[in-house]
Amino acid sequence: MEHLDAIVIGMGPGGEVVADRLLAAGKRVAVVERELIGGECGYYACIPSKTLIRPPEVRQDAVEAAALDRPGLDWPALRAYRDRMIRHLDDSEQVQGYRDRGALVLRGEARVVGRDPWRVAVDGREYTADHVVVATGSSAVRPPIEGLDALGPDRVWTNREATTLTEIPGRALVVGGGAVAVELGQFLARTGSRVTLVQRGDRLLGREEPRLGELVAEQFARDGVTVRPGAQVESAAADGDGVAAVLDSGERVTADVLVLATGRRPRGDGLGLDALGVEADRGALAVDGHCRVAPGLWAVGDVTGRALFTHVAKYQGRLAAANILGGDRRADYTGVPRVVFAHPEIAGVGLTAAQARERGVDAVTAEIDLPETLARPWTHATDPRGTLGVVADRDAGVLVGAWAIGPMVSEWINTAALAIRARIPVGYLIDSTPQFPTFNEGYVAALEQLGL
Ligand SMILES: Cc1cc2nc3c(=O)[nH]c(=O)nc-3n(C[C@H](O)[C@H](O)[C@H](O)COP(=O)(O)OP(=O)(O)OC[C@H]3O[C@@H](n4cnc5c(N)ncnc54)[C@H](O)[C@@H]3O)c2cc1C
Ligand SMILES: NC(=O)c1ccc[n+]([C@@H]2O[C@H](COP(=O)([O-])OP(=O)(O)OC[C@H]3O[C@@H](n4cnc5c(N)ncnc54)[C@H](O)[C@@H]3O)[C@@H](O)[C@H]2O)c1
Repeated sequence: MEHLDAIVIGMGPGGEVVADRLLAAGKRVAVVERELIGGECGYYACIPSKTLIRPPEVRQDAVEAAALDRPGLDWPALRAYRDRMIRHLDDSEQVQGYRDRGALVLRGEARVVGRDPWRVAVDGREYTADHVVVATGSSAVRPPIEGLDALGPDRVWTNREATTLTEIPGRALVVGGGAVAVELGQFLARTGSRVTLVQRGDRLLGREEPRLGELVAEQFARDGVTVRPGAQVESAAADGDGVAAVLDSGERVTADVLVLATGRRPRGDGLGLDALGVEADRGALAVDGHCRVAPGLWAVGDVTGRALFTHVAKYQGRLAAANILGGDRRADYTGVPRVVFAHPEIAGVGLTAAQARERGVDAVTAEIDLPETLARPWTHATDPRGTLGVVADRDAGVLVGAWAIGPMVSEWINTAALAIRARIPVGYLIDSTPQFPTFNEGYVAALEQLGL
């Protein structure tokens, strides 16, 4: 039986970072992947969705900038570029790349079949290792909608069918109100689909500051998306080539496709770990601050159930690799930005005001309208919109949360992320000199309003 320094199970962004670092340190590493090296992110999530969103975004920017006409959208050309970005669902170059760097590349479903030492079975063969890293990601949740399972993937899409779509559906019923629903719902609406979004909670992006949900709903109204908050789909059935859904209110909605955007379930069960004394909690493997599950067993990425983002998977990957190599790095999630790549972009970081108060923080908040306060929105667009909110700890004099909707927020939210993580005093932030004219100038204006 072959013995390795480490076996990495699942080669999405989290697994890749661990494997890359251990290989660079000269370790003997096996990587196991049952589908495609690059994971959900590379083929069915972040990369295709951001690639698809970009042309409608540029088109809208052109419409909103002075003196430009509305550019046309060539769907077959966009589809072809998306296919190139997802490597035509072919990872042979990635497989070869890992082999060239000395990795043992195992294609297939891994199961953990023993411990002391850890033993992993793939395709009928077993391997032992000093360290096993579980990086198996998450799957789309299928809510209990009557009749759903009788409908095939041509009528019911998860993120997989949605991000690899070949035609824009005439009508789409999007179920959910999180990042996936907002990004995909707006993309479909802006490429010509008539979109109805059914959301269980009372507002979009329910984990963010409530005000942000209101502003997103206003944007969706401008995009012509029909939003049904506080509603659920009870049943779905075939209707011609499409689907007819009945909501709990009794309303009937027909569409060409029903798009599930109802959350993700970590893939920590089904690996055989429960038989070895390691239980998953609703699919999630609990990790300590070092990303360790048990001695010699590590987990990174969505499977940990902690902030399901690629940047978190990569961060945990860097930590786990450092710790396997003898380091002592502990995770700190206080400044993790949460970006929704809608147009305009949406972001939150740190705590909402309510979360801060629940933790006993004397929270003080401010909100600024970006066009009322700054020059940059007006050099960017003729009828600009955008809002920045900040949440500070009055006693400590530091920022504990921030949220924004506006152009390029995905970039400038990092100013707040760093300030929150490093507990940079608000007075120091106010004394900084963000360049003119930028959206970053908004922080000085918002923080001054706190009156700390
Ligand atoms: C539509 C959509 C858009 C998104 N956009 C963004 C974004 O813009 N930015 C962002 O930060 N996050 C985004 N996310 C979230 C992001 O995709 C995940 O957080 C990220 O993919 C997690 O990486 P991971 O390495 O944990 O797992 P994954 O990317 O899920 O990879 C896990 C891999 O493990 C493999 N695997 C599973 N079980 C086994 C097994 N038993 N044996 C062998 N292999 C196995 C799988 O085949 C897969 O390749 C998006 C998600 C969705 C659904
Ligand atoms: N830009 C990004 O970084 C990005 C983009 C997409 C996804 N992601 C990540 O992927 C993960 C999954 O995203 P998501 O949007 O699928 O999940 P989510 O958990 O963020 O949101 C799920 C939404 O679906 C709603 N919902 C659940 N069941 C429902 C039902 N039966 N009927 C109606 N509504 C229902 C919930 O109320 C919630 O609004 C998230 O953790 C997210 O952070 C990140």
